[in-house]
Amino acid sequence: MSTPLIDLVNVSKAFDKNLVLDELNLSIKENEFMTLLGPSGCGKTTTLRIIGGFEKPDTGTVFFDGKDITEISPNKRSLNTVFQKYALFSHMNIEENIAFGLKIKGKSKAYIKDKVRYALKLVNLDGFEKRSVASLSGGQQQRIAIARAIVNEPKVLLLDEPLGALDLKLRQDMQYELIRLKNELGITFVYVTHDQEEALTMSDTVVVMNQGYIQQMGSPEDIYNEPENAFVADFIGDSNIIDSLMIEDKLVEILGTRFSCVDTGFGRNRPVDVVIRPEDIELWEPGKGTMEGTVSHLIFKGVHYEMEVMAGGYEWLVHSTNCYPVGTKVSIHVDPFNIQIMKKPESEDEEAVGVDE
Ligand SMILES: Nc1ncnc2c1ncn2[C@@H]1O[C@H](COP(=O)(O)OP(=O)(O)OP(=O)(O)O)[C@@H](O)[C@H]1O
Repeated sequence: MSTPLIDLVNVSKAFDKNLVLDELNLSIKENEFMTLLGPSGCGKTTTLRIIGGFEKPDTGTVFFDGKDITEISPNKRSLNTVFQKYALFSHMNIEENIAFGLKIKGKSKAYIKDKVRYALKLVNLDGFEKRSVASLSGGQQQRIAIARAIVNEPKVLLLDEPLGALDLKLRQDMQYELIRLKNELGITFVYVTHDQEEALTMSDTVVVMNQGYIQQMGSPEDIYNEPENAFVADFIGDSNIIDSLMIEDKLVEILGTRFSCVDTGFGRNRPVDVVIRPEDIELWEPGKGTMEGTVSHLIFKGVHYEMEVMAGGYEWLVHSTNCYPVGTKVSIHVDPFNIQIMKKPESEDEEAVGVDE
């Protein structure tokens, strides 16, 4: 196996006795688009700041290209960071903003001019050299912040919620731009967000964090289709997460012979979480599915309808392109292959119970 470009080994960090990262291990490959995803306060930014050198771990080691850089200052690391707040210098024009780092490094005027033009082209703002910061929109300012970072030709770009301040449409446009940019530059991106859709759209690898621990790490498809625990299932997309004991008899019916643990009393001896995505629930005519129910809520979401169906003592979240008005009698059907069964966590390193062949 090749050496990872960045390697965090047993990294712990506490602020005022509040343990934020607990023996975190994380390897980032060269040219990878890795996203740290998790709820507010889970330790994403702290991890990024430790990689960038803005924060020192209490214990543990940070390796870059196999070398220990734990004690190396941020400006001596081959990394650049883009923050949510663009932090552009308002008294400088765009060219001066982008050139700032290169001037400090003592690069020649011709070199700087060339690099600034190249960086502006990459972020689709050719010819913006003489514009003032105040004349740019939020999205344009963020692109300048990115240009200012990439002009230094870092091996790694660290991005801390860079699109967080933009409106939805602009954010989506910028997501595609960032993917294009990363592919053109051929460098490593480490991206922090609490927006699961953003993480799934952009990343090669998503790291789902909670309370300083990595809950799951994998491709967007793995994280979405094979969540390892109820936290991940709940955080990534909408889910029905049901305690097996609530629907024990129905569970056997739905799963049939596929999940023999239930038949052998696994559900009774050791409760499990049953996770079903709302788009995997089909609504059939009454009497034809597994559980009879009634539509209790209906919202139009643009591409689909979101419904809640009261059935078997549980309110099921269902997505469908068909509209079933409130009060409609329906029968729920779920393909057993779309059901995830997970042990309830006993400790941090609990695993999913595999029901896949
Ligand atoms: N410099 C600091 N001093 C004290 N506490 C801090 C400091 N930096 C972070 N923390 C605390 O550490 C915890 C993790 O913060 P961190 O910023 O890493 O989380 P996050 O996952 O990035 O959250 P958010 O999405 O809200 O930025 C939080 O409880 C935060 O208050």
